[in-house]
This record gives sequence, structure tokens and C-alpha cells, in this order.
Amino acid sequence: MMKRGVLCEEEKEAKKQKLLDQIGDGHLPYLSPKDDTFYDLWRTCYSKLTLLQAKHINADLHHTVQNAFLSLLDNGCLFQDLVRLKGKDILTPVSRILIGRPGYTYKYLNTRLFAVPWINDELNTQYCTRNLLDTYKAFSDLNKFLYSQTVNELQKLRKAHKNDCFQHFDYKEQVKSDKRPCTLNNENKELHSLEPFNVTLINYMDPRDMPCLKEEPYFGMGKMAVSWHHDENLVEQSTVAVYNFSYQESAHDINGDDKDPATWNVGLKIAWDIETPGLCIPLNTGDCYLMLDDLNKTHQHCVIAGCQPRFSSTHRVAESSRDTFQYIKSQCNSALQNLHMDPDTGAAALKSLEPRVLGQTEEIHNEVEFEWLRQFWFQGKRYNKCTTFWKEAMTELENHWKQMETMTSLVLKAIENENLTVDEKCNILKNILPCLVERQNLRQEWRESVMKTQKPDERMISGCRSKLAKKLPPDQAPCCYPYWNDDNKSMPLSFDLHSITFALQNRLETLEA
Ligand SMILES: O=C(O)CCC(=O)C(=O)O
Ligand SMILES: [Fe+2]
Repeated sequence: MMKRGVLCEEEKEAKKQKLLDQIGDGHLPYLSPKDDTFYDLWRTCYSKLTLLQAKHINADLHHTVQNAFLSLLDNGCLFQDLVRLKGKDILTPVSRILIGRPGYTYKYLNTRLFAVPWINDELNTQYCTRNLLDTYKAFSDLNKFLYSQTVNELQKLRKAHKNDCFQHFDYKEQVKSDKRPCTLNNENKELHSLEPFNVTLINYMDPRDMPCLKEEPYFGMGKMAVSWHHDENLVEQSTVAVYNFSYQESAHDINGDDKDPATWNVGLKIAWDIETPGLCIPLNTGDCYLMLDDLNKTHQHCVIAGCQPRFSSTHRVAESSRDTFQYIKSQCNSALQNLHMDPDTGAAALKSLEPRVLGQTEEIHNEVEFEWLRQFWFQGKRYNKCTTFWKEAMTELENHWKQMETMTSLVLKAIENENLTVDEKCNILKNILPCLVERQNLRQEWRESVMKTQKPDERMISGCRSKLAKKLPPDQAPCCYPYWNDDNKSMPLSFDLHSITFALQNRLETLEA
């Protein structure tokens, strides 16, 4: 069920290793403002990166947003994520929270983050304190501001692009080759998204808590708080806008004296290119930068740690077709349409035994279980500190999921008992078995992931398992939920589906023989 990128992890890793081998012991060149050609390089190879300096932004907005960052920290609403990278479990050095439209989620590194709603007109009671309500709203205000700036900058970009094209366009060439000016071609090509940002991912790190950050490997830019990456799961050609806030003086410098020791930097490079120098842009507190249009696709970025604690708010247009509570709720409702509950006896029955319908129900069953319930509970009880929105949403989804457990058990009974032809039974089995096998495999995977993070018992003493467990506070420790024992009579089927899928496979083979 995990989404696959254009290049798979192994291919990317091999490609990266090849680049590192080419570089050998040395480093590739990169430019920062102290280099004469820094602005030329920025204009020519990084023109879709725009910096908005703090001094051009309204002081009230700075004040509101900066207080909001500090409030998130004071309220314990920033969390390190336990992610799986290149087959290893790691705890991200950066702590995060997602804030955004009610019901939105955002997936990064196979972790689904659940957005704390930034405003909720109907239910103000969904926050622990009044103070937190104002905190989230501050990011909605910042979101509106950054969106208006993005629209302006995209217009400027479009104008500059048109001028460039007309300047370079040679009329004779056009007649000869019967090509049209590139502005005309580009009229259709300019697909950049003007959709407003729907979420912001807030980042926080105090470098003094993270003495073991990795060195930036290609250019020697310094210690990385966030390694090179493209932002994933965004609407194509959508801008990412970032507000930067570092605070408190500190004498501690982790990056040597090569550049201003206090400053955090954003690093940029063209993806898979070792000819063009990298760009390292220092960020002063209150500065914002925009990665416009397709910059996130053509280039990669990283964050080089300064010495102060630092926050950023990264506003994005998350791809949301299958990633909102509204979406998964409607999926559940469509699956449950095939369930009839007798109002008098409370007995459950399936309305249709159409194989396609049964298969779809089992798919939705997996989707709600693995993409929502298990993702949510893997993050412990962290969300309770920030909002009640997701606890209520998960209770609702869990009720739907439990009814789908009943539906699965009813299909299994139908295959045993009903007056169905061999063909009908085969068709049903073919439609549901792949989903049940996937459910069994994914349940085992999730259970193992959670066990790895738990306190070691006598059998598991050493290694990163125990280290990870110690690092996470109890309310953030991953839960394997839902989980139940075979003697739990409220559940129609076992957690472990191994013997059921095994028997069904045999059954199918016998029927087909
Ligand atoms: O903190 C920043 O400036 C950017 C962080 C980032 O790249 C991300 O959250 O994807
Ligand atoms: Fe990023």
C-alpha cells in the first residue's frame, strides 16, 4: 500500500553512491553571498527561489507567528517522528507538527501526519486551551500572507519568462522551422498551481540537543538538520513557502567558522547534477523563502543547522485526493452500504454477494486499517495534547472498521454455507483473497515495527531498539492498535489471519481443480 516514487529507494541510493564516488574525497563547489558570482548563479540556475526579507513583512505578523512557534514548544506540541529510511528505523532530529485544513493529512517518509485544524468555526472546544486556538490561527494568517506573496511572485516569474522568450525568439527561425514562439507554447505549459496551501509542516530543532548531525556530503556545507530531498506528495508544480525563525543567542557553534556561525542556511542543488555549483542561502530570523512552481521537482534542498534553536513553517499544497478524513469517511460509508443490520434483532447480513462489491469492501477495509488507524496509533497519543479532532475522528473510523471485520466474517460464512455455485465461490475468493493476504502481511509488519520500539525485555537487550525506546516519552510511544487476542469474543475474526488465508487458498485450489 506504500506509494512508490518515480525512482525506487534502491535506485536512488545507487545513483547517489555513484555521484559520491565521482566526487571522491573532495567537495563540489557551492556559492554563498560572500562569493562574487553568487547572485549571478542564483539568477541563472535558481531563479525560482525567492527570498522575502524579514524587514518587508509586517511587524504584527512576525510577532504573532513567533509567539505561536514558542507556544507550540511550551505546550509540548512538537514531535520527533519515528520513520523508516533505507531499511533502518530512525528518529528524525527535527520535531514536527502538521497544521492545516480540518481533516487533512500529509504523508512524508511513509508516515501520515494528521493536521491539527488551523481554524474550526464550528467547534472551538476541540482545543485544550484558548491559547492553542490562537496559536493555530496564527499559522492560518501566515498561510494567507504567504499565499498572496506566492501569487505575486508567480506573476513576476511569468512576466520575466515572457520577456525572455520574446527576446530570444528569432522570427526567421520560426518561419524556417514552423515553430511558434515559446510563449505561445508555454501558454498551455504554465501549469503552476495557484491552489492555496492546505497545510503547513512546522519544524523545530535545537542544535544543542543534537550533537550527532550528519555532514552535508556533496559540497561540505556543514551539519544538516534536514538532508537533501524533494518534498513529496505535493500537487504538481505547486510552490512551497517557508517562514524561518531562529531565536536566542548562543555561543555554541557546530559548523566551524567558514560562514556566520549563528546562521541557519537553506542549501539548494540541481537534482543529480554535479556541474552546477550548489547555492547556500543564509536565513535571518523572520526571512521567508519560496520554492516557486516546479523548483521542488527540478532541484533538491536541505537545511544546514546554525547554532540557535530554530523553527520553520513550511506551507504546501498537499496532494489530498486520498488523504483527508472526509475522503476516508466516504470510502467507509460506501463499503458499509452493503451491510444490513436488522433493526429488531441487531443481526448483521450482507445485502449483495457480488464479487466485485465484496472485493471493494475488503480494499477499503485495508485502506482504513493501515493508512489511517495503524498510522495514527503508531504515533502514540501525541495528538491528544494538541486537539480532540483526531481522537473523535479515529473513534468514528474504528467503528466503521469493526463493522467491516463483521462483513469479512460474513463473506467467509457465505463461502461455507450458502447455496452458491462453484464458479460463484471461486469468483468471490479471487476477489477477496489478495486483500486478506495483504492484510495478514501488513498486520505482521506493523506489529513488528511497534515491537522494535518497545522497551527491551530479556530477549532483546542491545542495539538501536532500546535506544529508540528510551528517546520517546511514554505518551508518544508507538501503539499496535487495533490488536486483540483470540479469546476476545467481541471480535468476529482473529488478528492473525494466517490460518484463514491458508485455508482459503487451499479451498480455491480445490474448487478450481
Ligand atoms: O526548515 C526548512 O527551511 C525546510 C524544511 C524542509 O525542507 C521540509 O520540512 O521539508
Ligand atoms: Fe523540504
